[in-house]
Amino acid sequence: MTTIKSESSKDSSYDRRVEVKAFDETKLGVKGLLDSGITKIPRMFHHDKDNTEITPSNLKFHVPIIDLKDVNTNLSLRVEALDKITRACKEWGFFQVVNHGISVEVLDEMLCGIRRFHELEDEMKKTFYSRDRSKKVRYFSNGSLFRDPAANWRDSIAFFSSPHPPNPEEIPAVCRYLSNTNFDGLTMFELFSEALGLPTSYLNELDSTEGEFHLCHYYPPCPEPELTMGTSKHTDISFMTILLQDHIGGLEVLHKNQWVNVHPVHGSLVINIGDLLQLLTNDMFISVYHRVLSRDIGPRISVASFFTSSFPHYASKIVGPIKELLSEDNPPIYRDTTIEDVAAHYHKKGLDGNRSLHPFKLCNVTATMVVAVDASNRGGDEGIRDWPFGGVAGDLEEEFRVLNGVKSKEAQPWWTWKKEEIHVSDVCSSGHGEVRLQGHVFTICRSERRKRCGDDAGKVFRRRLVPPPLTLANWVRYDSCPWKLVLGLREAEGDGSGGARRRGNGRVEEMLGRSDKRLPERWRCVETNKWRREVDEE
Ligand SMILES: O=C(O)CCC(=O)C(=O)O
Ligand SMILES: [Fe+2]
Repeated sequence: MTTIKSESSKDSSYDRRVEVKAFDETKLGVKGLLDSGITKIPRMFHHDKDNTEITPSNLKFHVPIIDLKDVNTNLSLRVEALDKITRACKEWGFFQVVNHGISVEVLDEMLCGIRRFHELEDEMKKTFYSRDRSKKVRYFSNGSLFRDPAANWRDSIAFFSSPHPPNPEEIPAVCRYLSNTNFDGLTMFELFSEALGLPTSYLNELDSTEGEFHLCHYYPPCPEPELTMGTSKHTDISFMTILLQDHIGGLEVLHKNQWVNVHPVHGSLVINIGDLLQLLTNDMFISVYHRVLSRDIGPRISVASFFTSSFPHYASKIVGPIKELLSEDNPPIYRDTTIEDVAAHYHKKGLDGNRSLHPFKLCNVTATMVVAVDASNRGGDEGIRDWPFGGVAGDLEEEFRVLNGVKSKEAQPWWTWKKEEIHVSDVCSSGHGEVRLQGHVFTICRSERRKRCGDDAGKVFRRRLVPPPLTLANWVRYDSCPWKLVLGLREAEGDGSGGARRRGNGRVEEMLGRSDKRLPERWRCVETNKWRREVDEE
């Protein structure tokens, strides 16, 4: 078996896949690494600096804490709680609840059970190790280990608990207790329904909300916490997540573009809105990014209960914006889809920090990016081999040439082309002009800066491929690479709904407005659904 290097290896022979595979084959997770006595963390756990950056916790903001005492028996307390829940779901997507009906002793015992499991003898624990998502009980380290740009300092054990729980004997004896303790999703969904102005039972009657799945995390203390993450930035795919965390801390939620600490409150539960509820509520309730910092203390234990179901009967159910919430002023933002499709996209992309609802948006906020890469200054095909996306997109190449008034024969062999989907609002909302793609950060250089980027490769590009009127092309510089890239945006087709289309165009124009360019008409009407399918199938 390959040994996992604990030194950060900077050599070019480093093969991440080999390291990840060797780690996975130990079946002992991050705790196993720590038990082996390492003092430096393996390179596969190293995150980009901007992921791990700790901003001083913003004291201005506090995640709302909502008291649920007597909400089922006292109307004025219910109204008060509902008002707070509505605001929290719309503004934070996260809140904590106290007096929720589960005793502190029960919660503490859940946390102890998870700790006992992760601290079982190696041989016993290994028998539960699996990456097979269909298993009702399994232990693993990093759900999308082979796909994520960097691994997290965390191990987990997962259980399905509803609608088809495992037989008790399938659950490790040390934490069997957990299987009998389901969080009260019904009450929360009732409160959410009322907060949305819907009949109390509305969300519970959508049987798609019925499934419950526990992910129980163990975050060992980390010898180099500044290099890695406990859980990287993500949103949850669920309708709702109920989270129990211990006293160690480290959970942060992104609020008004700042990371805010979710302070542990003994006996409380953290509630957060997941992507599927954001979709159902047509963005009235928001599913927000959160992350867990890695610490040199611990272990930290948490139990995340996701209300959603991947069982075929539920997974194939259609989900879409709730019709009762829609109006002329609030047209649907998402198309109808299935839980299965949303889940497939979520799992395919892994914990890459990108939002998982983008492909399901109706309005034209998803754009296809055409990237032209000039590898000429690298000599030979060296550059193309290293190109992070690989491959050539022939039809786009032709399209791009047409747009640029370049005849096919003028194309140079050192140009390679690739399409990627990006979300226009990511570009709009990013004050720093950065686009994040597959873990790489691209800096947008607007036209003024283009001159400053000028070197030989840039000149070739301008002469051959950017005659006017390709004014909307944004220059992009891949930070640590000498290649020059050009980014062009084409809107994805909506469903034809006027409101959606207006909103989409507004966003693109807003972005283009930043460099005083207008979107050429032909870029609005190109048929991109075909590309969308290709991108999805890749
Ligand atoms: O461990 C935590 O506090 C958060 C875990 C989490 O966000 C998740 O499992 O989705
Ligand atoms: Fe989460």
